[in-house]
Amino acid sequence: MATPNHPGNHDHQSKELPQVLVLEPPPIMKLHGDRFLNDFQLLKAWESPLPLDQFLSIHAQSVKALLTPGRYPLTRNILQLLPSLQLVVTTSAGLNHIDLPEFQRRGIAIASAGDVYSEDVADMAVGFLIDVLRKISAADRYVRKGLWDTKTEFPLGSKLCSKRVGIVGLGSIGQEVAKRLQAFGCRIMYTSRNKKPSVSYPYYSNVLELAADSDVLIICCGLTEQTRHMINKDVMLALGKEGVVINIGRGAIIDEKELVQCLVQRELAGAGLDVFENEPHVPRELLTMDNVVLSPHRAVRTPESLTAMCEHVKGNLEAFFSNKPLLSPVMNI
Ligand SMILES: O=CC(=O)O
Repeated sequence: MATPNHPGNHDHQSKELPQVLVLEPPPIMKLHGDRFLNDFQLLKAWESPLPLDQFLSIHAQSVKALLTPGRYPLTRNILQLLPSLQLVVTTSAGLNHIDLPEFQRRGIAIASAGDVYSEDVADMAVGFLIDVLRKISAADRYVRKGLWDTKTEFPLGSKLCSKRVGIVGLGSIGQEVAKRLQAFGCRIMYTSRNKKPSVSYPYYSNVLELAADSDVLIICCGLTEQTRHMINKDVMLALGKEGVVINIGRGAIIDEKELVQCLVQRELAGAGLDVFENEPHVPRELLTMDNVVLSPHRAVRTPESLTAMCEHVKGNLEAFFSNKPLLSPVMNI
């Protein structure tokens, strides 16, 4: 039987389904295709031979919902072409690709990844930290290069238990990181927009003071105008020469030039980085540092998290089109 969105559909059948505009396929579609959205009529901008503005103008009056991956910039210009838009479902936890003030002005709702990725991202943050401290990636390179059998001694790593870990942003991801590292015997403290009444970890309103009292900073917050370059040279110097920075948030939360400088000048002991200021560009200096662990913005992605995200996206769209509360509305835009 022909299914909606597949060749062989009858037009009248597709038109009865709620329309969802997709400007660029999110990673979940790359893994799972789009059959999980069979109850919707997907308007796939990237498959159209028309320029984007022409494609959008055809659907401008009817499109109420848009599905988008994290990296696609949803600017005021795009929104102007979509006067009927009421909902954006983004498959990302981060929202820095969205012009939030314009969404607020227009009253467009946003459904985000919510906490679907939080456990996987937290696992990755802990993985980075253990790797940097115990030099796992560096040890792997040492063995593969055949250096074990030589006079080049592999350096000692450093203990995780009892490290003072400063978490920057105690949202869903930050709380998963805290839970894991507490089990490893670390001392957790945090900074966040507001003190969280539900946790007993020491709260710092000031990131500089948090850094001064921490051995490790783990960046778990979103990128906003307030957090851009929040981790600057002063913060890194406060963290100190034995300090480690882990970033699973967004690259631009750290001043990357200053990070590189601190690492080159040994003002920091190491870093674990999943995200960069200008992806996929990675500063050349980092590529040769054994005390730095790198990954290509993959912390959120596991087959399990992407499968869960399919259900989550579907759930948010179904809720919207049946006038029910969204599963993961973004509040306080
Ligand atoms: O980085 C990935 C995301 O924000 O989901």
